Amino acid sequence: MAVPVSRRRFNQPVQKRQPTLPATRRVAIKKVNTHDPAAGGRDDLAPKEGQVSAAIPALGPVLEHIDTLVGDILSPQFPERMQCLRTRSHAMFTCYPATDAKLADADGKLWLGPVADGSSGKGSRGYLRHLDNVRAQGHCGRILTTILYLNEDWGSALGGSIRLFEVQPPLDIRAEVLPKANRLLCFWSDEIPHEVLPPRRDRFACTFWYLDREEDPSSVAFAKAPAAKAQASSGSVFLD
Ligand SMILES: O=C(O)CCC(=O)C(=O)O
Ligand SMILES: [Fe+2]
Repeated sequence: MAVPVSRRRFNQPVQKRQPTLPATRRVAIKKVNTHDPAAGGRDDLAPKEGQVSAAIPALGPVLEHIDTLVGDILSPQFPERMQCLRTRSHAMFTCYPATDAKLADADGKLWLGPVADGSSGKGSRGYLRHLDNVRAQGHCGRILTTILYLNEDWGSALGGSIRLFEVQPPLDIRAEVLPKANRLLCFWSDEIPHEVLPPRRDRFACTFWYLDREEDPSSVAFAKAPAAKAQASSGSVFLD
């Protein structure tokens, strides 16, 4: 589901905060193309889940808005699936660097398919189709993927869409969503195959996951979780 977020609520904080990130952090983030297969297995470059937002308290109000959206709007619509939510990962920032012009075809159009030839070239080739939680390989706790895009003035000519596929084979394309600033995208982590198409300009996003596992250093309690609310309203947590 793509959830449009009011520009009025999110524009200002995001625009104001980006320049206040410490310079070293910004450089590091720009280099982090967290899951780009082109990084040649350099998984050590990826921030661990939650590593980044823990260092950026200014993100707090944005995350609170999104918690409200998930807890108050989505949870009542999907009570069974959301019942198990306990925590939210800290945010993970990603930058997919602008794709090298070599990936343009003869007409100069950006080549938007998955990279099959392993050719070298600077920039990101996107992120090939995957699930964020492959239960068959061990449930990692991710239930709902939530991505906030941070790219002002982004149009289709810049590529970089996230492509969402149908759940069942033959995995037809279901939607392509451009990473426009203040757009919030939510989908089931274990259900929706998706891929990131190569961007023509550096592409920034802030990703976090709602989890069914308990709090640990990579996550915070999700106060608006349906289960947490039920407990609080029953008052049982206060009675011994
Ligand atoms: O940035 C995006 O649109 C999606 C990134 C992604 O699929 C991931 O980090 O797992
Ligand atoms: Fe993903």
